[in-house]
Amino acid sequence: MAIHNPDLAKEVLSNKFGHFEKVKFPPLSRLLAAGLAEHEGEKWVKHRRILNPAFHLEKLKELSLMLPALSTSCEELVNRWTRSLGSDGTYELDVFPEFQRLTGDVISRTAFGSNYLEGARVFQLQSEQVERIAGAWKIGIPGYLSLPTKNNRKMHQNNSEIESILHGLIGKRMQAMQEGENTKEDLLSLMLESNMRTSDDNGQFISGMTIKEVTLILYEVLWLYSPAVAFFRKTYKEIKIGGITYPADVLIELPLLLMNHDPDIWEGDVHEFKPERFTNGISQASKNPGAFLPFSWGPRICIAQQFALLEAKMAFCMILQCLEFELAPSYTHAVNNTRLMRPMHGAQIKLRAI
Ligand code: HEM
Repeated sequence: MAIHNPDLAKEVLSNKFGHFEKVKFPPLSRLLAAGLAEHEGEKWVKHRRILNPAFHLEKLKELSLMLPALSTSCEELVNRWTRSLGSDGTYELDVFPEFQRLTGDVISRTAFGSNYLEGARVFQLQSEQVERIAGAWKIGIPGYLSLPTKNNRKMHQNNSEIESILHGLIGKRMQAMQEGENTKEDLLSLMLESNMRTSDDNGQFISGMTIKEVTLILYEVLWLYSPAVAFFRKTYKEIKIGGITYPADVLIELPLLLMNHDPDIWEGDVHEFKPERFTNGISQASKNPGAFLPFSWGPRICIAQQFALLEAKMAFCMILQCLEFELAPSYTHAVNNTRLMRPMHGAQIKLRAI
């Protein structure tokens, strides 16, 4: 059953009384180290409480390592691109894998601090897992992921390596904390500490663009090409939504992408890239003030939304300080929206030094 009214979608997403649960794909959970996003009930409450302090915006800004770590990763990217510029001052590249790499790099530095290289290996393996799973998923045969194919065996091997690196990292850090070392400079330490307890930038210019304009562009991208294409929930108990009573075990789809392109919900042209639609704030861009849901809504809203926006703003600003870009002639505009939105044929751009 698809529900595409934003108010009803938010009613589903904000229900705290156990009427809905996330839809589970057990073979996938076995291959992608299960985390907060998969947990339910008491286990979810406990884990969310442990993780929350690490993702507070104030904490993110406060951490002595966080902003320098973000900036180091972005600087490395800009330097690598700048070094690649040819004699004509231009360089053509696919930025999709570049940004995937940047994201893994930033999380490894901010989450694992001095154990950055081990963290980076985890994210490298996780991205490989996602690619392999997406490939196996396309085959669409029930139980296929459990067959001992070469790809499936490699996925199990990767998952074991990920779990073993993470257990090793946590063990080492716990020991350092117990020995009184000051380790409070990364997300992992904050989470472990939290676990122990519980057991305007407008007007600043970057290359002719204000940070406010950068923010409008990020909102527009999150809206027009929302990374989460849809949210899925299953009714756990009978529940009435929008005057209709649903029994238990009904699969509910909240088609975010469809909602974002509905002219009855949004102001202006719903298919064009027009960041200025957000000039007067998120609530003014839509006819329904609460329709902007790229990070979901309610108790299971993305825990890292501030972290992700901070990272994207910093990367965008640092790139724009040194380089300008345009779409490369080889770019073909097509999206692949199997579960997560991504460019189907890459995102080729042509860079130029400024
Ligand atoms: C632009 C970047 C991002 C977008 C658009 C995004 C979007 C989302 C959405 C839509 C959900 C809810 C899914 C659902 O309810 O079915 C979610 C959950 C989650 N996200 Fe993100 N996310 C982003 C970046 C990140 C990053 C960088 C991290 C980790 C560092 C992260 C960690 C999580 C976690 C742990 C959850 C599960 C929360 C829970 O169930 O309590 N996200 N994200």
